[in-house]
Amino acid sequence: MSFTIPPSPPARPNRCQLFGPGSRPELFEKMAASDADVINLDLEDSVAPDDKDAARKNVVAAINDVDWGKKTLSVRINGLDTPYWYRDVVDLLEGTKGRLDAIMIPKAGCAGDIYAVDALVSAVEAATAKDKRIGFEAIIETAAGLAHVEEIAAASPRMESLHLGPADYAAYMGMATTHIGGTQSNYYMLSPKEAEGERQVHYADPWHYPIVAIVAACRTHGLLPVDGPFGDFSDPDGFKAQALRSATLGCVGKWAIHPSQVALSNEVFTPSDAAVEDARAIIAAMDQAKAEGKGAVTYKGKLIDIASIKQAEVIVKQAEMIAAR
Ligand SMILES: CC(=O)SCCNC(=O)CCNC(=O)[C@H](O)C(C)(C)COP(=O)(O)OP(=O)(O)OC[C@H]1O[C@@H](n2cnc3c(N)ncnc32)[C@H](O)[C@@H]1OP(=O)(O)O
Ligand SMILES: O=CC(=O)O
Ligand SMILES: [Mg+2]
Repeated sequence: MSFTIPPSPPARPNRCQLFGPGSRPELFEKMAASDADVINLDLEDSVAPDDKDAARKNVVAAINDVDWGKKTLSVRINGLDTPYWYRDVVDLLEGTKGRLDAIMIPKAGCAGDIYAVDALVSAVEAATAKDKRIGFEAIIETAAGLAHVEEIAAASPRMESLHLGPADYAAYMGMATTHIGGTQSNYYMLSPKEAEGERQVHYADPWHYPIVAIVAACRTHGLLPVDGPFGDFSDPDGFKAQALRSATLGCVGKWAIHPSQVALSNEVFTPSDAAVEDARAIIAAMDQAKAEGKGAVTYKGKLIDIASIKQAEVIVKQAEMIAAR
């Protein structure tokens, strides 16, 4: 272990974040009634430019009037390269009465972007004598965002989570696709030419690198790593496969852009009873090993050692936190 102990991320469930456009207020009650842990009311890319003012008013009213239960409530503001974002921040903070938990900052490109929003939020909080500190979520979805992911993670004590935005990421990286997340049909390898039989196609994961970079930055700075949207909501199997890959790499949750994706995300990011039971058994086996003065033992035919305790604790802690919410 380094002499620097990494901070813990916020201890709240973040298995699914359900998005809805601020310009569709008829969805808000349905979002509040969903099983998503986090709600993101959107003022950015799902809202047309002519609807920005109306969407902002809808969102402020909904934050005050809808019963959001125990959900984490967040609003995605417009990007810092637009004329909308400062009014988003000011109206959200001046117009709401304490229910808003977080602001999501899209297209974060460097620590300075987070600093700019922090300065404005801090000024409005001070001027309005707010006693609740708004948290920040930031989306990594540009080339600059990926290049500066660690400084973004460390940019403010308000930072709570980082998210992959595969749609904008693909655009900013110049990727040859118009799909939002998931398997890409042209991103594959073939089995070796010299192998026997017909050559097999193996689809690789084009989101692997940014997800790993986001997870590493988050785990270093005590934030929650979250996988972003999967656009084809008619493909539950594709959604689940993407979510399983992200969970395997360390993400704690994923966005839903349609209500049909909420249960899928909750299922993938909630440790199964079997996984928790196995994790507890590993911890017990290691306790016994320790009592016998051993650092490594065999469990179900496989090596486990002191690192296995830490792996197992990730699963047990996640399950306990979800059960306690
Ligand atoms: C790349 C990014 O930035 S992603 C993040 C920003 N994007 C978004 O926020 C988009 C969120 N999603 C949506 O706007 C919509 O789900 C769409 C446009 C994809 C599809 O909308 P619809 O055509 O209305 O979906 P559909 O007809 O399948 O809806 C089925 C039911 O779910 C409801 N519903 C649809 N979307 C949502 C939602 N996001 N939250 C809650 N309920 C919803 C509908 O109102 C409908 O309810 P009903 O059965 O009571 O009538
Ligand atoms: O904002 C999300 C994205 O995929 O872009
Ligand atoms: Mg985006």
